[in-house]
Amino acid sequence: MANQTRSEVLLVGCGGVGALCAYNLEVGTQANVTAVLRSNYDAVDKNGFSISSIEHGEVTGWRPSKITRTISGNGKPFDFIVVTTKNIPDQPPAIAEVISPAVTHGHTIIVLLQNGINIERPLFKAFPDNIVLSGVSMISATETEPGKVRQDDPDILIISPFHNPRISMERESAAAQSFVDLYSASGKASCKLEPDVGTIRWRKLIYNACYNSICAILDMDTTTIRYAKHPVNDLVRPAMWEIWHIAKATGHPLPADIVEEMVDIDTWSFFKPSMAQDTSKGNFTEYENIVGEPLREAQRVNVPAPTLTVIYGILKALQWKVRAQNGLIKVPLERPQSLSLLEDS
Ligand SMILES: NC(=O)C1=CN([C@@H]2O[C@H](COP(=O)(O)OP(=O)(O)OC[C@H]3O[C@@H](n4cnc5c(N)ncnc54)[C@H](OP(=O)(O)O)[C@@H]3O)[C@@H](O)[C@H]2O)C=CC1
Ligand SMILES: CC(C)(CO)C(=O)C(=O)O
Repeated sequence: MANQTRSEVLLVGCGGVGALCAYNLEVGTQANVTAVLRSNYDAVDKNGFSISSIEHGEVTGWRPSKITRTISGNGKPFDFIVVTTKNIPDQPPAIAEVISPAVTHGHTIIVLLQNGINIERPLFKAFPDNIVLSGVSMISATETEPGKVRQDDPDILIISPFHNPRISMERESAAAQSFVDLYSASGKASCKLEPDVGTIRWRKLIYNACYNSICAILDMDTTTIRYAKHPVNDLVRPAMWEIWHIAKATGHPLPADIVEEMVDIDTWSFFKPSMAQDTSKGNFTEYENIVGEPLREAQRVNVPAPTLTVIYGILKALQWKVRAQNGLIKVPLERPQSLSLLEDS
């Protein structure tokens, strides 16, 4: 296909998922990808990406059409902005603020290829006339060192529109289909359109709210935790059932066998879920969208979630610790005059 007919894609967040997404889009030859890099910019600028993928094989020295450190407008407007950063609403800057300079109002389609629920809400608020799509991925991707990315599971991506009442469902579905076509053009990944975004996201949450968070807290991978068995029996499975009940009570019933399916869904490749990769690296985690939002939904519909409540409390404390380690919170050396232990800091 001639270059001028390609879609212009801005990809923000070129870690594990982002690098593989950028590569897959460019292999399909229907997209020009401008990739926004941060900590891995120098490594990729010098040597390109090295990708070890079960679908694309061993790739070395690969660079997207364009790499940049900063986000700005394009000569031509961006048709799609694909967001593959971690989604951390409790830690600025907000995603809407980050992508804002590159969004053409009413034109650019924003694809949130991220885990968690209710992630579309700030985007609807910031860009009321732009279509926002959901991307739910199973891929098991890891950036092992700057610019080096490994893919352990097949790239399965489910695209759905997040329905914005200001925009017609027909336009949203057409936009979703156009992204599916773009992503499928490589002939490698499996990408499909599923209209029911709620069910898709709650289904994925059964895995993420439980394996991601418990592996992060325990600093374990999903293979070792299964060998150990009791963390799965005592923590993962009960937490999964809690998500299942919250999903049902909020109008997203899932089949009962989904829990056992999720308990043993990925290959036994000693993969650390993305949240556990973050705690290992001393990074902030996506605990608010992956555990906090489902818990707030549980409170709204009066469903008990004792396991998730404890998991949330631990993850919140770990986030506080990362803030303190990064100097964002100053811990006084002496006991302050007044310190209420009932108020959050
Ligand atoms: N890993 C996986 O297998 C899967 C992950 N997901 C989800 O996909 C999303 C991405 O995960 P993953 O690829 O693992 O994450 P990574 O941490 O590997 O990559 C995130 C990338 O985003 C970059 N980034 C963060 N903020 C900005 C910013 N403001 N501007 C530019 N770049 C930025 C980071 O840069 P820096 O290094 O500087 O922080 C990093 O390169 C998450 O929501 C995750 O939950 C979903 C399915 C599977
Ligand atoms: C399901 C899994 C493990 C990868 O596909 C994931 O979503 C994550 O690591 O966050």
